[in-house]
Amino acid sequence: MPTLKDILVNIDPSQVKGSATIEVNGLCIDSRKVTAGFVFIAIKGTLSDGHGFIEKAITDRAVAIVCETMPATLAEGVTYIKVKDSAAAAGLMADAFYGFPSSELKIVGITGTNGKTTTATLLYQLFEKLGYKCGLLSTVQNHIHKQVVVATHTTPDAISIHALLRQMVDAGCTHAFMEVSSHAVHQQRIAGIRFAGGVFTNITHDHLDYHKTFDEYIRVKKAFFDGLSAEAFAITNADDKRGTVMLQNTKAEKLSYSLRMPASIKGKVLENSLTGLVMNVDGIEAHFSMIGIFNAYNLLAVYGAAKQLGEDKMQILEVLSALRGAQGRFETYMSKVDKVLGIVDYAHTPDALINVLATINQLRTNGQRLITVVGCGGDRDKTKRPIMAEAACEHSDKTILTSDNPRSEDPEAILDDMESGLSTAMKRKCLRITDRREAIKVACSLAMAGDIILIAGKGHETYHEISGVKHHFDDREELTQTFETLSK
Ligand SMILES: CC(=O)N[C@H]1[C@@H](OP(=O)(O)OP(=O)(O)OC[C@H]2O[C@@H](n3ccc(=O)[nH]c3=O)[C@H](O)[C@@H]2O)O[C@H](CO)[C@@H](O)[C@@H]1O[C@H](C)C(=O)N[C@@H](C)C(=O)N[C@H](CCC(=O)O)C(=O)O
Ligand SMILES: Nc1ncnc2c1ncn2[C@@H]1O[C@H](COP(=O)(O)OP(=O)(O)OP(=O)(O)O)[C@@H](O)[C@H]1O
Ligand SMILES: N[C@H](CCC[C@H](N)C(=O)O)C(=O)O
Ligand SMILES: [Mg+2]
Repeated sequence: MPTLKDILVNIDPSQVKGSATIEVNGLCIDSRKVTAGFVFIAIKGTLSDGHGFIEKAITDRAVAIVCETMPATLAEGVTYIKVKDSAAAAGLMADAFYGFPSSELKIVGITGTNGKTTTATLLYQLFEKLGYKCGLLSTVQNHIHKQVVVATHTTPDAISIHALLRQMVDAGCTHAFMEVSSHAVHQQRIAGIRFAGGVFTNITHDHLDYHKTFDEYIRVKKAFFDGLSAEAFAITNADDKRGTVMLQNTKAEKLSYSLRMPASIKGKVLENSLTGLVMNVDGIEAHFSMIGIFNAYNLLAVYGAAKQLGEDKMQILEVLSALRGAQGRFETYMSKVDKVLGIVDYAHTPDALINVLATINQLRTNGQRLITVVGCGGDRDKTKRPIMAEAACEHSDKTILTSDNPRSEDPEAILDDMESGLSTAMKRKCLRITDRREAIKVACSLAMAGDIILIAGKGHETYHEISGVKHHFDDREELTQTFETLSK
């Protein structure tokens, strides 16, 4: 086991009280998980302050405490380390505790409002198919090569990240692809990770409940690129208004991708249909199974990162061509008899929803009607509710407003917020069905032969959280079961 001194190697404490030569069994930012021989790192959070749990951690036999403020009374036999920023210290100490795993991996971080999971998953699938053992940290699931590890966050906490990276190295992985959420950047969950590269997808309206203003949200996303080293690469979306700003202060090698502007990786969409894309990428024409213009962007980002990691152009495109991306992102199902096309998509932001609706509208034929089922999450950014309802109504023939993880909120209040975005005319082509299962059933029964149903917001999720309780619920199961029942 490492000693405290070993894991403080990259930390510059302002004060140390007690022995630094004690052995350490583990690190912890949550007092509820402390066991004998652990170091407890007290972090000021959004709900509470970890400094208030120091005594509890010591009762549970923590041997050392890392804190920003020294407690008034110090316990006998416990080492106290005062640092300026304990959240950053958690990452740097975890890096050392787990033997600096990120220096043995090529890690690419993907940030942006939409497309992180898709881009990270495509990179993971691509590099696995190219013969590498890879890791993946994503909203849907984490992977240590083939082994699936349940994901609780888009980007896990700093200690879990370094522990997972260590498992990847031990499993023989050479690459890791990870989503970097804005929460993670702000809370320093990515401290201590040596990134080989960073990718920016786009930035639009989301998470303003947390970041308060759009400028602050931009600043936080940009901080990820500001932190990359001169050895890393940074790839941005030149077609996004904030694409250039993101890389403004990075030391990393700057690259860009675009469908419209001059860029280091240039793409041109030649065909765009419900069966996929034909695109000229970097001078080579290729077919892709991924659907929609937003996926053309994700594919360019993946291509750019893979090329930058040293892979052959033709090989990248050959493999990428057949990949389907992440679960619950534009997943399509066809009903047997009436050939109704059901699409399950994780669009849960205004931009994502507008993109998915635009994609379907571009690709559907005249006779095909579009029925959209959509809700908005509880305990999340309220300002997106009326915008999403309006977008759904504007771009669909029929919209069913429903619930999507009301969490601790009243589902009816969320639906009222959504409805407040609708004009009287819009309300006429809109139904409000609080029960999501019922809403999907009604959408299926309203659909006529050849119509399209979009079920937005939950994608891969396998639960529905109501009053803080998670019930099993899967849009894909609901859709396919209703299709089955209706075909009998
Ligand atoms: C708002 C938010 O991001 N919260 C995250 C944050 O918790 P917090 O700051 O609220 O923590 P806190 O409850 O105030 O406690 C402060 C400290 O005291 C500790 N504590 C607390 C209680 C106790 O009894 N003992 C104890 O030691 C806590 O472990 C923490 O270290 O730090 C925790 C540890 O890393 C996270 O688990 C937690 O995620 C919560 C559960 C969450 O829902 N986060 C979401 C919003 C999130 O992170 N989403 C992003 C993006 C999603 C996307 O893709 O769009 C993600 O990366 O998943
Ligand atoms: N590049 C893109 N631009 C805009 N919308 C996209 C893009 N890629 C995917 N989407 C849409 O956004 C939804 C979410 O995509 P994805 O899960 O890849 O993003 P994410 O950034 O990981 O989201 P989250 O922050 O919730 O984890 C998809 O279901 C799709 O509707
Ligand atoms: N990572 C996002 C997912 C939202 C998905 C949607 N189904 C919801 O519950 O709002 C969040 O936790 O804010
Ligand atoms: Mg994600």
